[in-house]
Amino acid sequence: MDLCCTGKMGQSVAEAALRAHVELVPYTLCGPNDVLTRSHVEVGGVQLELVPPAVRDATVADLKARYPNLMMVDYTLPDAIHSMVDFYVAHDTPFVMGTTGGDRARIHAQVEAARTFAVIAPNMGKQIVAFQAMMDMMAKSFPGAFAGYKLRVVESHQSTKKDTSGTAKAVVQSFVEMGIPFDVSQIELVREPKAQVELMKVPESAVHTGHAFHTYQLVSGDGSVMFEFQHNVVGRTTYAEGTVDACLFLAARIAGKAEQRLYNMIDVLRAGDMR
Ligand SMILES: NC(=O)C1=CN([C@@H]2O[C@H](COP(=O)(O)OP(=O)(O)OC[C@H]3O[C@@H](n4cnc5c(N)ncnc54)[C@H](OP(=O)(O)O)[C@@H]3O)[C@@H](O)[C@H]2O)C=CC1
Ligand SMILES: O=C(O)C1=N[C@H](C(=O)O)C[C@H](O)C1
Repeated sequence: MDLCCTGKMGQSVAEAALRAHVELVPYTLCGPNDVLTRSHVEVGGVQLELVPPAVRDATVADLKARYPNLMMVDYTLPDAIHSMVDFYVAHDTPFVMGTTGGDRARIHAQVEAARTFAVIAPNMGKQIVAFQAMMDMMAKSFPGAFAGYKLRVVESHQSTKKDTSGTAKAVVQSFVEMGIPFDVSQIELVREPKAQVELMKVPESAVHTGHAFHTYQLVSGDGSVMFEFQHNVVGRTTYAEGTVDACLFLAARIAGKAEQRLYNMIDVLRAGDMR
């Protein structure tokens, strides 16, 4: 497995891969400025050589020859997502992508058309994936069940996160199908540390290091009925463990020459492949 290991999720997935005894290829893609200050990152005692965008095409061609089962894991940034997908597709490299943002429909269409093996999902945490699947099933079984209700969505993340939560956007889609008119631009973003601690009850230790506190509140038109769904995650471990599950799932599909090439995390969960 090769990763984009310079960021918070990349590091965490690399640690989870080592815990699961998955072989880490000793290279990691990085952003253009990273190599100005260092040449390697270390994960669990393993030195990974940084590969900046300027040399990534030549490097991946070499790595594919040396590691025929190479799979790449992408936790870059919304600004980079389309160029990263172009890269995996151009090299026909199987990939697991947790990065949020971009034009998701365009990405799915591109990967489907190229027939590159991939798992792409805005959330890799097992129980959150199950929650997403449950909301999706509810929407499919009972479309319009919440017609007349008002929806409020609030999500808090570390202040370095610039985009709106991809998970929240995906969940909102199910509520829209249940009859609530709502645009993702109405999702309320909390990025100020003071509000995170005082209003969202985020532990101070997780304000900067990484957290994802989501609340979805649905209130009936006359205000007499209220539903609230909440998932609050401190740290990165749940996503990192799920990412390793996705890699093992994808490796099995490749080995079995599966006809389906593009998957999401609900597929991984349904297959019973989340630990
Ligand atoms: N699916 C899921 O379960 C989860 C998804 N995420 C998503 O993952 C993404 C990353 O999150 P997080 O790790 O917290 O962010 P970080 O900012 O910590 O890490 C992003 C890393 O990507 C690097 N990078 C940027 N551009 C490129 C490029 N072209 N090639 C290679 N590397 C690049 C950055 O390098 P530099 O600093 O040099 O720019 C940085 O090290 C976000 O979209 C987030 O929403 C996060 C958690 C869970
Ligand atoms: O950036 C994060 O931290 C997270 N990003 C994903 C998202 O945008 O939904 C998943 C989780 O919320 C953590």
